[in-house]
Formats: sequence, C-alpha cells, structure tokens
Amino acid sequence: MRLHRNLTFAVIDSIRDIFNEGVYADKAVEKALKRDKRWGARDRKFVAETIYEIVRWNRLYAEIAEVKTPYKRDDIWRIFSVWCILRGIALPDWNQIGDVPVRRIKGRFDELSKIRKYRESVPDWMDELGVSELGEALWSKEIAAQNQQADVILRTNTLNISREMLQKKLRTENVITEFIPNHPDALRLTERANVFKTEAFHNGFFEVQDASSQLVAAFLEVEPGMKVVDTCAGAGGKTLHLASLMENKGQIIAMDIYESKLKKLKVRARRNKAHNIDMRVIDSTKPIKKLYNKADRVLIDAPCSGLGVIRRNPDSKWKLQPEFIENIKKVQQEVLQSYSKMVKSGGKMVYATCSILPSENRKQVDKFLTSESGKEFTFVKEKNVFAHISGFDGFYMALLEKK
Ligand SMILES: C[S@@+](CC[C@H](N)C(=O)[O-])C[C@H]1O[C@@H](n2cnc3c(N)ncnc32)[C@H](O)[C@@H]1O
Repeated sequence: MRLHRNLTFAVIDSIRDIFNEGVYADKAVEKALKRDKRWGARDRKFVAETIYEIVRWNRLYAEIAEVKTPYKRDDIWRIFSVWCILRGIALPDWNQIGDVPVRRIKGRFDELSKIRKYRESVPDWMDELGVSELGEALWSKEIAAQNQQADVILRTNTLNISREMLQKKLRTENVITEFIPNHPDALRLTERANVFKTEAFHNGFFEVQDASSQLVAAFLEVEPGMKVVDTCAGAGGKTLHLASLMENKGQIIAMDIYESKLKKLKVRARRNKAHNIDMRVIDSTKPIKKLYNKADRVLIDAPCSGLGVIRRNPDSKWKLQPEFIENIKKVQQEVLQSYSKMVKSGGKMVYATCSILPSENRKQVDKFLTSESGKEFTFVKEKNVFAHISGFDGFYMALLEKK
C-alpha cells in the first residue's frame, strides 16, 4: 500500500481532534471525509478505517511510541509510524516521519502483547472492572471480540418489503448481503458500502441495526393492536422495529428526555412509513403518570455504559469514566422504578442495555424485583449476548410480567 499525503494528513488531524479536543470518533471521521470531494471509495475507506484503528489501539500504540496525551503533532506522527510498522506498510520519505526504530517497535509490541490491558488497549480501571464483573476468562475473550471491526447489519423494514426482495433490490445497487441465521429480518453486508446512498434506503426498505439490537423489540412479544410505550426511544432504532412487528396497528408511544432525538425519530418514521408512533418528551413526571397501568407493553432500552458496543464506538474506551457508570446505574434503577408503573396488569416489560456488565443488567433487574414496585412483577426470561459468542454487539434483555 502506498500512503497518500492528503489522506494521511486527514487521519493525523482527526486523531488530534479526538484525543486533544474530545471530538467523538464518528464525528471526526464524518468531518475528515468531507475534506475532499474527489476522494474515491478506497480513499474514504483508508481514512475512516485508519482513524478507527488508531483510536482502537491507542493505548498500545502510544505506549510503543512513548507518547502521552495531549499529543503534540510529532507524537501523532510517531503513533502513525507505529501503526504503519505493525501493519507492514512501507513508511514514506516525508519530513514528518523521522527515524523510525523498526526493530524496537516490533520488540515492544511482542512484549506488551503479553499484558491484556496493553494488548487489548483498555484503561486500567476498565480492565479491572471487566475482570471483577465477568472473571478473567470471560472478560479476556469479550474484550478481544470488542476490538474487532463490526459488520454492517441491516434490518428489513417488513412494513414495506420482505427480506428476500430487499436482498434482490440491494444487489441491483451493487450491495451484496447474506442472511443471518436466527435473525429473521437481518441482512449482513458481505463487503462494506455506503448503504445510506441507496434507493432502497430512501424508500424506507431497511434501517442499519446490529443483529443483537434486533433481538430486543422481538423480546417484548408485541402484537398488532397493542398499546406499547418505548420509554428511552432515542432516535428510535427499536421503536421502528416495534412498528414493523405490530404491522402499523395499535399505538406506540415513543418517549425520551431529549426532544432532539425524537425529532430524528420523526424523520425516520416518515421514511419507514410507520404510522402508529406518537412522540412525547419526558420533561416532567406528567407524561409518565398519565400512562400508569395503561400499557400492554413497556420497553426500557436504558441508558448504559455501552460496554457491549465498543466495536462500534472504540473511542468510548477513552471517553468513558467509572463515575459515569456509577451514575448511570442510578438512572437505570430510577427508570425501572418509575416507568414500570405504566405496565397494566397482565402486561409485559423488557429492560435492555447494550452493556455486558451484570451490575447494569441482571443485578438491576433483581434489585427492582425485590423493591416495592417490583413485587408486582415476575421474571419471565433473560438473554445475555456476548460479542465473542454471537459475533454481534454485546446486549442484555430481560422480560418481566406484571401480575
Ligand atoms: C440506549 S439509548 C436508546 C436507543 C434507542 N432505543 C434505539 O434503539 O435507537 C438510551 C436513551 O435513553 C435516553 N434517556 C436517558 N435518560 C433517560 C430518562 N431518565 N428517561 C428516558 N430516557 C432517557 C437517552 O437520551 C437515550 O436516547
């Protein structure tokens, strides 16, 4: 591979923005890709994937390069040189790249690869937390899987098309996909492509949604005609799936504390031709109280650490703080306590997270079940999804029934 100056500069600037300015990696990539309209698909792939790789392996590369944040420009070039050496890419003869000790880099890589927190490039606290929650063996496998690049998975919007027809349509647009066993609406791209540019996307035939995430709405056991509350709907990934499963019949009330997210859902719902969704901002306890004992189904897709989706957000390894996880656990218990009151007698509720930590998952459910409001519920079933077993995002979901 021959390195191109403009592309490499885009990578270097993005790394500076991510680590020195706190910019999210996906936003930095988005900005980098706008730098030059003449870049082709391969150029864009290089820029995006190199940024993500350097973010993913930041601790390991920085340790080998002997640099620390905040990075000076030279430091980032040193990290980039380490990336080149370890990937077997010939270093160009540019001023920015000084003397690179190739043998020392390879030697340090071999040494550091024996220590998990360097090999898997995670902060000390995260490595310790992973071990204390999951044990050495499980954490080692899971964090290794979380460092792999995630596949692009689509969810067929069955309101508008079947999975078979969608696959055919995408093929005519040069997007090749395959079915995924046990995920009835899912298609996996065999090669990465910008699916948002396809006609099929603009026609509302699919959404991009990981296979594990596609299990959540189905776990709620919805039926057409039901009254369903999606309490932490965000931009509506699962709300739209619920609308599909309910064949646009009945009512879905999508809620979130952020109006901006619900506005995005509105746009997506229109494209999906999902007509049974009402949106409500949670700006007081009023919208919740109004629905006490009214819902057949309640989904709590709770805010969480996101430790199950590191493959998609590798910068969360550096942005996440232990204090955030402690705070978010309090929110998880609060939303369980409060939003469960909307379930009617005989109704069901799913509590889900994209975390792999038992303290955010089963332990929250158990705490809820032994509380005053939880006593009205029985535990039906749960699913723990690990990336190293499934090959998809880490997720948790529990189904509870109100007596
Ligand atoms: C895991 S995300 C939801 C993802 C979304 N369900 C989807 O499938 O695309 C969690 C959401 O909870 C929202 N949230 C955070 N605190 C909340 C609260 N107290 N009540 C309701 N929603 C909350 C966040 O704004 C965020 O959109």
